[in-house]
Order: sequence, then structure tokens, then C-alpha cells
Amino acid sequence: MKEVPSLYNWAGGQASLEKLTEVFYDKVLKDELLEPVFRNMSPEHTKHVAHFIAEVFGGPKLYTDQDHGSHSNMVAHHVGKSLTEVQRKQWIKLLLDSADEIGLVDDPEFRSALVGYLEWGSRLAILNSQTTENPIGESEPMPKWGWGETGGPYQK
Ligand code: HEM
Repeated sequence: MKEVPSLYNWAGGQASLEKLTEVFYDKVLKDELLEPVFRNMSPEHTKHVAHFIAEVFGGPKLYTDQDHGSHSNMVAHHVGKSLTEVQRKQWIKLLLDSADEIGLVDDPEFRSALVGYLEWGSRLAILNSQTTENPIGESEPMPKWGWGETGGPYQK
């Protein structure tokens, strides 16, 4: 049985995920639907989101240790923002366009895991944005994401 690589390593590590979020937020800030939502984001936003996804995908704990973040802290950024399904769909579209643009690994298994995570995370972001109280306690662990039912191309 071959060793199972993390999604983080399969995606090309930190540099690859940081490139993904850089290209993505460039698009976001030029997008009619999303620019109003993100126009006041912090200069660190792009990097923090890359660090968050990297950690969820089995990479180093930069969001937790370097950015002083946590799952609760990430959710707090969405609470009360009243984000919409239309904005969510556009968010997903621009992120997947960015993945193609930077040449992120595109085997069916990795992309299935990526889309699964983005659907899950973005739907939670919309739900949490309708509330005024953070449902995630500060001591809750970071989410983890893996290959899911498809297994992985590493098995071939
Ligand atoms: C998997 C899905 C998602 C992840 C992993 C994620 C991650 C994050 C993280 C880590 C932050 C904090 C950034 C920082 O520390 O500066 C953040 C903030 C934010 N996110 Fe998300 N997010 C997701 C989905 C979404 C979606 C779908 C939307 C809207 C359509 C959204 C809107 C925002 C906004 C408005 C902020 C605050 C920006 C500001 O500081 O002004 N997020 N997100």
C-alpha cells in the first residue's frame, strides 16, 4: 500500500496555494458581484486564506501558529456579513477559474476533493454569515480535508 499524500503536498504545497489565492483575489477585486464584499479586506487576507486552506489540507499550521488564527477566528470573519448564494456561486467560479489559470493539478480525484471542500466551506460561510453569534468555540479544532470516496491518483 503506497503512502497517502496530503492534499497539501499533492497541490504543490504553500507556494502553489498562495499563488491560487493571489490570482483569485485579483479577480475578486475586479468582479462586480464580489468587489463590494471584499473591498475592505486586510492586506494579509490573501495569505491568511492560503494558510487556512493549506492547514486544512494537511500542511503546516501557519494559520494557527503564525496568523494566530483558529477555526473560530476564521468563522468570525463571516459572521453577520449576510452573504448570498449568488455571491457564493461566483466565489466558487472565480476560485476554480484561478485554479485552471495557475495550472493547479487537475486530476479528477484531486479536483473532486478540492470542489468538495470549497462547496462545504463556502456553504458554511454563507450560513454563518446569516448569524450574529459565532457557532464555533475558540477551542474547536481546525477542520481537516482528505481525498474522500474517490481515493487518490496516488493509488495508480
Ligand atoms: C472554503 C471557503 C472559505 C474559506 C476557507 C474562507 C476563509 C476565510 C478566512 C481565513 C478569512 C479571514 C482572513 C483574514 O484573516 O484576514 C475570511 C474572511 C472573509 N471571507 Fe471567507 N472563506 C471562505 C468562503 C467565503 C465566501 C464564499 C465568501 C463570500 C462570498 C467569503 C467572504 C469573506 C469575507 C467578506 C471575509 C472578511 C474580509 C475582510 O476582512 O473584510 N468567504 N475567509
